[in-house]
Amino acid sequence: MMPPNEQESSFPKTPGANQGVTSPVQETRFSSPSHVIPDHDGPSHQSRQSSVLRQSLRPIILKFEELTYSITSQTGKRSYWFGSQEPKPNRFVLNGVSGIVKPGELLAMLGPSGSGKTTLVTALAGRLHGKLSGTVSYNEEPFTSAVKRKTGFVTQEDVLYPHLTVMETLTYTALLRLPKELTRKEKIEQTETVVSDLGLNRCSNSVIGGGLVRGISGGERKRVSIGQEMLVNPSLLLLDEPTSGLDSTTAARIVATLRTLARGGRTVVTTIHQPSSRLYRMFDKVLVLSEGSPIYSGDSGRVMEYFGSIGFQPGSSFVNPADFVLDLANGITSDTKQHDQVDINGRLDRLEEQNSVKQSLISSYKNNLYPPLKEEVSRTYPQDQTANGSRAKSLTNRWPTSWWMQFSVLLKRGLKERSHESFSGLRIFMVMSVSILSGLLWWHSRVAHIQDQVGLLFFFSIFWGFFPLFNAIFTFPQERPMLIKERSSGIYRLSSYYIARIVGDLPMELILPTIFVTITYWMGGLKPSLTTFLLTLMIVLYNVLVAQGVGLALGAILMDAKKAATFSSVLMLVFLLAGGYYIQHIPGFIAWLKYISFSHYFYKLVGVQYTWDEVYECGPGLHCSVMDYEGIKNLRIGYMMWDVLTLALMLFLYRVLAYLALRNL
Ligand SMILES: Nc1ncnc2c1ncn2[C@@H]1O[C@H](COP(=O)(O)OP(=O)(O)OP(=O)(O)O)[C@@H](O)[C@H]1O
Repeated sequence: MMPPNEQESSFPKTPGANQGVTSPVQETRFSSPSHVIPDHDGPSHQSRQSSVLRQSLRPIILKFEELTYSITSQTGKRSYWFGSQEPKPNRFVLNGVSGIVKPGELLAMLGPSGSGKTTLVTALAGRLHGKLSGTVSYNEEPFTSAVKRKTGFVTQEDVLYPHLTVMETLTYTALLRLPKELTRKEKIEQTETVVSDLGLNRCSNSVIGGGLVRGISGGERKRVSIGQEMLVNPSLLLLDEPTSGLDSTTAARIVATLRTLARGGRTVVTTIHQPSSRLYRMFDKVLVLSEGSPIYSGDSGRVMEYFGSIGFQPGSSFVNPADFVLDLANGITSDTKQHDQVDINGRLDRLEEQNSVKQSLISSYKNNLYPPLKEEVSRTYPQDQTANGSRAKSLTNRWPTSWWMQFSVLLKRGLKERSHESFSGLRIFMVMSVSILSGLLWWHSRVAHIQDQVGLLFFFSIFWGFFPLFNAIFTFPQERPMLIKERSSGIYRLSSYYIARIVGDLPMELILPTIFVTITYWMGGLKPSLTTFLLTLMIVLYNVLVAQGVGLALGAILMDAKKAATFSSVLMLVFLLAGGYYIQHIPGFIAWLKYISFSHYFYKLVGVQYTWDEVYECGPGLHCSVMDYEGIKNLRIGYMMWDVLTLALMLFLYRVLAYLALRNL
């Protein structure tokens, strides 16, 4: 077994650590732009860009101590009759995991599938919620917004917009995340560097794809996700399975890039599945997990020596250390393998034997590796020892870009991503066909047939109530993963995102109803006056915005498109029924419903169509004033200003509600 002191003293000798400390800037491609950034504007331009990026780097010492995370197992039995539940046992996903990673180091977390690697890296990225105990610190501080902005986190699942190209995706990220001291041109140059570093040149103009949209390959998607985090010059970079699905050459290239990033003074932690020995050699430190418990934590080059010292030798001398430790983490030793070969059906007690191997490895870790590690973790490291002392600065809690910059980039990105759906032929076809059909059905209706005309106006309110509402309820549930990913990285303010989203949706939300009203109004024979037409159009657009607000609020509160669709169908029906067209004499105890129905206020605005002197046929040879028509009289249309104000209040309140719901995401 390796003596504890040797473990401890091994840190400065770690090649990564040494190089990271002595020359953190020179080796990295980001911090050394002369290697990678095209020389467009001469050396002064380069050195400015380089210095801005260098200054934005803040060395981070990542420490985690005794991390334990448990989940409530789903095996608890439910009583059929009473629904009472037996107490569910807790299952440990992480069990006493500790470690320290310093700037300049690349730590790889290894372990079989389900051993807790993703959970651990998510906890280190400050994104694990639930029963997590133990401590994680970043330069002796907890996870703050400042740390969040200097942390890059590449998750196992790629969260990317499917209709943007690779170059667009990375450029928007650069514009949003790189410091405002860099010009737009410099940010784009940085994007080009990352594209070429990750070998994405060939597909840089291809769309990402996803779902039904065919786009770049899974490996390329993964590289785009890594690129997004690399771009921002993170001080702490955490990655979950960055090489899964990649060929060995690309995987080696990515790990080499990670190593280079680490050498530039960054702290890099990655989980990895089955690395080849070529990849394994690039890691400075490894942490091996077996069912959530650590069995090794330390220098990657000492793995074989350590396991040899506690009695576990590989079967042959040419074994990949990663394969060897993964076998051990599964409880499989060279002896077990030999037994397996002798008895092809496996031994009955094989599982027990594997469990006892795991237990023995866990207790060896606790006795031999944990004490020196604990001591190393509990030591305080002054910041100026962690990296180039002269420039070690505290983490600043600043947004990378201004509110307007965030707003304009998010607006452009949103318009680009959604242009296909906004101007989708299907949507336009639907609106056009309904408008022409309704125009034909109400072809040149007359005031004399008041019921028909009021019916047409009510149809406007139904169609332009339901349609925008149902479109809007999908907005935030669909955006949720992206919003969580980007907000967790502290890229932009929620307000800039929210306003950009609402403003971006406006053109299409307003163009379609304008086309609809223009066609149906004139075909349907409504009042042939330009002023009345424009007033009616404005009322419809107003209705659309309120209905959209209801949809946004429901989507944001429920965050589930299916639930929101069901709920809004019920709500919309109630609003329509209480609106005043179908039922003129609603019983008093439920009449209040109409006051919360936006359709009611919309419908009241039919008043703009008629004047007191207009008449309709109320019987054979009889003419009555339209204002005495039951469907209009009960509406009390004389208080239009109040109706406009009430709708304005609704328009505002529903949007505020949606915003508040998003804040709790
Ligand atoms: N929220 C959760 N609900 C249920 N099970 C969970 C939850 N989080 C983690 N687990 C369980 O914890 C264990 C560890 O999961 P984790 O994803 O961290 O493993 P992993 O080592 O990353 O696996 P893989 O390599 O397959 O991605 C798994 O058995 C997983 O099913």
